[in-house]
Amino acid sequence: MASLLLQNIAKSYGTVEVLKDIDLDIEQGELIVFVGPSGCGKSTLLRMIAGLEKITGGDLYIDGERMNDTPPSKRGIAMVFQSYALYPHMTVYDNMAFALKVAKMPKAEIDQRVRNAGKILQLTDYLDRLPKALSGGQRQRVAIGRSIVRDPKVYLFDEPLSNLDAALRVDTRIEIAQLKENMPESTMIYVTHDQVEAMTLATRIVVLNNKTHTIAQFGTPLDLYQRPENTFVAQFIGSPKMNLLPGTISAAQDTTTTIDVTAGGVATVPVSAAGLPSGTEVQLGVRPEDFVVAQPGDAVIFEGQASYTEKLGEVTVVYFTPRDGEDSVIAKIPGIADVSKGTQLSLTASPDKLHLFDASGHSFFYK
Ligand SMILES: Nc1ncnc2c1ncn2[C@@H]1O[C@H](COP(=O)(O)OP(=O)(O)OP(=O)(O)O)[C@@H](O)[C@H]1O
Repeated sequence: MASLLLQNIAKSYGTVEVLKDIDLDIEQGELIVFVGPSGCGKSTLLRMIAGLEKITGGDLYIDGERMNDTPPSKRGIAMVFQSYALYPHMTVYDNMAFALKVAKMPKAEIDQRVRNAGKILQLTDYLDRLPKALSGGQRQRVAIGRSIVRDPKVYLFDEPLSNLDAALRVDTRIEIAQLKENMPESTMIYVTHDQVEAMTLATRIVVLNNKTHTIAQFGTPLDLYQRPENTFVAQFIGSPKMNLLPGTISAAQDTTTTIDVTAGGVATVPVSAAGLPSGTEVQLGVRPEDFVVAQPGDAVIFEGQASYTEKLGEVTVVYFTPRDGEDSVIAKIPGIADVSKGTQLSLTASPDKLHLFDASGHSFFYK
């Protein structure tokens, strides 16, 4: 059970910079998720914490002790990989007991630890089975069990669900959430590609930016969704991604800022752009799910003709013809909307759902 502190951690392979300026203060009992585009360095950061990858700059502390040069086996961490590689000829019990036997732990203690892990992971009825007689999700749980019996300070998970099919992923995700609830003191770090996994499992999420090689934001799932610090996070968290509508400031009041949207339309955002002159270029952020069809009298933020629609039953996703050099604007309208290709729609959104970014992509909320 441990806290982790990463100070100014950097990683490069020769002259190729992969990560820099990584500062993280992780409290005991947290489940931290690393997300980011492919190649942003999620696994590399996890492997540096594990000691499987050399740290090229900065300091790593586990429970206050500097660990940069400590071998993996002495760091008190356990890592669960996506390929769980169980010993096929050993029972579930023996798979979990194996490392403890090698470490010459007394038999009674091994038995107590294995049965306890079996209970936590709901594997009690399967302890005598061979891996081939288990489902993929159950096998992954045995792999997690091998970590639990070692009672590590920190659990590291590298995409543990990515080998499972979609339905099993959902079940196993819920099991991991329950596992964490059963082990509230344990500190866990989890790498995933899957946003839903990140949003549902994490106490806090680290979003890594593959262009700057730095942390784009470190915060709670809802913080990242409701108050993204920059357009990178705004468009990475949420699906379909947040619309960014170019515009200019028409009035910067004390607590609100009014924007003329370049495509037509106007929006008043409850953030201050104090001191910025009219005409300053900004980007208005609206999530597809926050757009609503405007009623007479509403301030219209965006107006356009549907170029494509997807009727998914619970929502209708409407794509609008993109303007030159811009992405298609997307709106998610609840239910089965009476919209098809060519339908003209006027959209608005509640002011408290709007986001405002400067031309370089920083949110005004944090200014
Ligand atoms: N041994 C190596 N030598 C040179 N570059 C490497 C090496 N290992 C990784 N990299 C580079 O470091 C970057 C980060 O890789 P990493 O696997 O950590 O990314 P990731 O975010 O986990 O990606 P993915 O989501 O695709 O698994 C990538 O650009 C990769 O090409």
